Order: sequence, then C-alpha cells, then structure tokens
Amino acid sequence: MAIIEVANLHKSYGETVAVDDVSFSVDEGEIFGILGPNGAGKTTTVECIEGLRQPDRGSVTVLGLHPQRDSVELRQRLGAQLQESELPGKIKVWEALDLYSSYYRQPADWNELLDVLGIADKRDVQYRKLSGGQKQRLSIALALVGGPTIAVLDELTTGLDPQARRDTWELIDQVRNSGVTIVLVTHFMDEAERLCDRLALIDSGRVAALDTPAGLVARADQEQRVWFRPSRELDDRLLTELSEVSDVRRNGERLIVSGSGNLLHAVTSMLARHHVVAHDLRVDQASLDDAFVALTGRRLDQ
Ligand SMILES: Nc1ncnc2c1ncn2[C@@H]1O[C@H](COP(=O)(O)OP(=O)(O)OP(=O)(O)O)[C@@H](O)[C@H]1O
Repeated sequence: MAIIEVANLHKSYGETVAVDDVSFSVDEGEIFGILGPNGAGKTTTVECIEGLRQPDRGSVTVLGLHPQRDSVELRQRLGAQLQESELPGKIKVWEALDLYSSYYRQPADWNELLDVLGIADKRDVQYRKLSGGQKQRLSIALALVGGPTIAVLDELTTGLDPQARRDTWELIDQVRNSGVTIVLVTHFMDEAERLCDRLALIDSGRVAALDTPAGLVARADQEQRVWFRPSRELDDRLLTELSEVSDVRRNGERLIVSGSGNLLHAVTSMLARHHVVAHDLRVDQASLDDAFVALTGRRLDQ
C-alpha cells in the first residue's frame, strides 16, 4: 500500500528548475531510496514531502495528509533528520532529545535510542563538542524520537567512518524491521544497494529510473563475463547454445564467457549437468554504478 504519493512534482528557484515532473510512490514498510548526484533535486523533493516547501505544480500526499495543510498532524508521524545548523551549540545531547520528545504525543524512549546509536556516553556533552559522526547519530536519534511512522533520512552516513557506516546501516535495518517506512536520500551507491528495497534514480530534476537495486542493474543490461578453468575439456557449443551467452573465448586453459541476464546461473547449471567443475571461477558483474552511467549517461560523482 502506498504511504507516500508524489505526482508530477515541479519546483523551481527563480530560473533554476530543481524538480522537473517527478512522480513516485513509497510503499508501507519499505526503505525507499532517492539517489542522484549533487544538485539533482533530491533534497527539494523530500522537503516537499515534509511540507517544508510548497511545490509549484503537482501533488504530494503523505499518510493521506497534505504536507502543508496538515503539517501539525504530519509532524507527529513523520521524523526527519535535522540539518546541522538547526541545533544551538550549547544544547546538551540529553536536552535536545528531551526537548524534541516533548513535541510528540507518543515519543520513543530516547535513552534506548542513545544506546542503540552508540552515543549513550555523550548524554551530557554539548552539541558543539560532538564529532561529525556523533552529530550525525544524534540527528538520526532526533528523527526517530517521535516514534514516527515514516522517517526521512538525508545523507545518512556522510562524514562517518566505514565502521560507523556499517553500524548505521544495521540500525536502519532494525528501524525498518520495527515497522517504520524509510525514505533515504543518498549519493552513495553502496548504501543504496545495501539498504534500499526500491530506488528512484534522480538526475537533473527527473526520475531517470525506478526499480529495485537488482532490477536497475539488470535494466542497464551491461555485459557480464564469467571466467573459469574447466576440470575437463568442454565443447564450446554447450556454452554458445545457452540463450544468456553471447561469446566464448579461450585464454590458455581458461574460458571467458560473455553474456547477459542470469549468466552465472546459466553457465554453472550447465556445467553441473555435465559434471564439469569450474576452477578459479570469477565473475565481472555490472554494479549499480554502471547502471547509473547506462541510464543517465554520466557518473554519479560528476
Ligand atoms: N533555496 C534555494 N534557492 C535557490 N536554489 C536552490 C535552493 N535550494 C536548492 N537550489 C538549487 O536547486 C537544485 C536542486 O537542489 P537540491 O538541493 O534539491 O539537490 P540535491 O539533489 O539534494 O543536491 P545535494 O545532494 O547537493 O544536496 C540545485 O541546482 C540547487 O542549487
């Protein structure tokens, strides 16, 4: 069931067209990713969902509510990550959480959130004295402190070290498993691939593609290659007659099989049927990065 509906959204800032006819819907319980390069219009789109910006055209419905007309009700049910500048430097971690939880009818237990986020020992520290990663964790805690139905997380792991990123990803899995629908804005491919059930690729204010991470990769239809050394002599025709295979080459004892679709599965099941073992098996497979290039014509980091 759709919990967020965005239809034909347009938003310009003067001459700059930030969002140019964006439509998508987010289902209850999923982690929905909005992925795109800097300036693609991701933040503007989620700000329209949060009711912070008024669209020029198009409609946005969140939990059946109008984000601006019903902003008081929506704020109770939608948690958003704060921008860094939104907290006074001298506020202590516990004070911020206490203050924010007072806005909600049914707040979550913020002591538990601090524990899960690994900043329980920073409870009495002033905001300005936190490291970038700790500020980030606090902003996630503040997004969750109201016990929201939907959490909007923007640039979730920017500035975190690799271990903290992995911890945060686990936390987001837990949050989703507790029934919260998550909209995740990111420009990190690995994060999108790891966390999201579905993804909208946004480029220049438009949805370039919308699918599961695996679906996007498959849609880009990149050629894949499987390399291996067969345990015994193998007739090339056994490979070339597979519909997934487009080319077979030999390099000494090794076979290099090119193709598309579920190439690896097609090749390995054929080998199993013929009792051939594939030694030193290697697969070159397209990634979400490749898919982005194929679907938009440019790299995400450009
Ligand atoms: N308040 C504003 N006034 C004028 N232009 C703006 C404003 N906010 C955003 N823009 C412009 O609108 C376009 C889309 O910006 P937006 O922040 O929505 O993109 P984004 O995909 O979130 O980018 P980033 O990943 O860099 O945050 C950009 O060209 C940006 O410069």
